[in-house]
Amino acid sequence: MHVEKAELADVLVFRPEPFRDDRGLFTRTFDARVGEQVGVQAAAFIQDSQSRSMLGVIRGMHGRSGRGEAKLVRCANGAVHDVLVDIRRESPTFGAQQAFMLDDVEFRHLYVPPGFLHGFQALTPTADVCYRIDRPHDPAEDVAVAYDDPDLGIDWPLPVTLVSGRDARAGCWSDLLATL
Ligand SMILES: Cc1cn([C@H]2C[C@H](O)[C@@H](COP(=O)(O)OP(=O)(O)O[C@H]3O[C@@H](C)C(=O)[C@@H](O)[C@H]3O)O2)c(=O)[nH]c1=O
Repeated sequence: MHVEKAELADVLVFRPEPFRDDRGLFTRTFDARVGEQVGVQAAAFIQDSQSRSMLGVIRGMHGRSGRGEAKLVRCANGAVHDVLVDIRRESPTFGAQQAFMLDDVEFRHLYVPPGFLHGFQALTPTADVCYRIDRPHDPAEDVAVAYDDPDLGIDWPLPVTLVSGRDARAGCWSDLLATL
C-alpha cells in the first residue's frame, strides 16, 4: 500500500494493490501499520458507515462544527467523484478544493483531517461509499454548503439526479466563510 499527499494540505491518499484472479479480487482497504507511519492512527476511527447512491446522486457538501472529525473514505462498489474543500482558516490551502476518483478498481482510500467539507456524486448505477469517523456522529454539529453554490463552483461530472432534502436546503459558501 502506497501513500500519496494530496494537493490539499494534510489530506492523504492510500493506494492499495488489489490482487485479481479468475475468482475476482482481493484488496486490503487499510493497513494500520502504514497509517501509523504517516500519522494516521487506525484505532481512532470509532464509527464505520456505508451509504449507497444511485447514478447521478450527490451527497454533500458536508462538514462538522466544533473540533470537526477526521474521516477515512473509500468507494467499495462502483465509482464516485469525491470532492473536498479545505475550510481551515490557518491552512495553506484554505478555500481550495480537490476532486478524487474513488472506485472499486483502484480502491483509493482518502484520509481527510478535521476541517473539510466533503461530498460526492455517484458515477455508476449504484455506488457504495464507506467511511470511518473518529467521533460519534452528532447531527447537532452538521454543517452543509449547497453542492451547487456558485461561489464554490464545484464542477460535477454528471447531471444531478437526486439530493436529500437537507442538501437541497443547504446554506451558501459565503455564509459559512463568515463563521470560520
Ligand atoms: C452521517 C450519519 C447519518 N446518520 C443518519 C441520519 C439520517 O437519519 C440518515 C441519513 O443521513 P444523511 O442524509 O445526513 O446522510 P448523508 O447525506 O449520506 O451524509 C453523509 O454525507 C457524506 C458526504 C459525508 O461526508 C458524511 O459525513 C455524511 O455527512 O442517517 C447516522 O445515524 N449516522 C451518521 O453518521
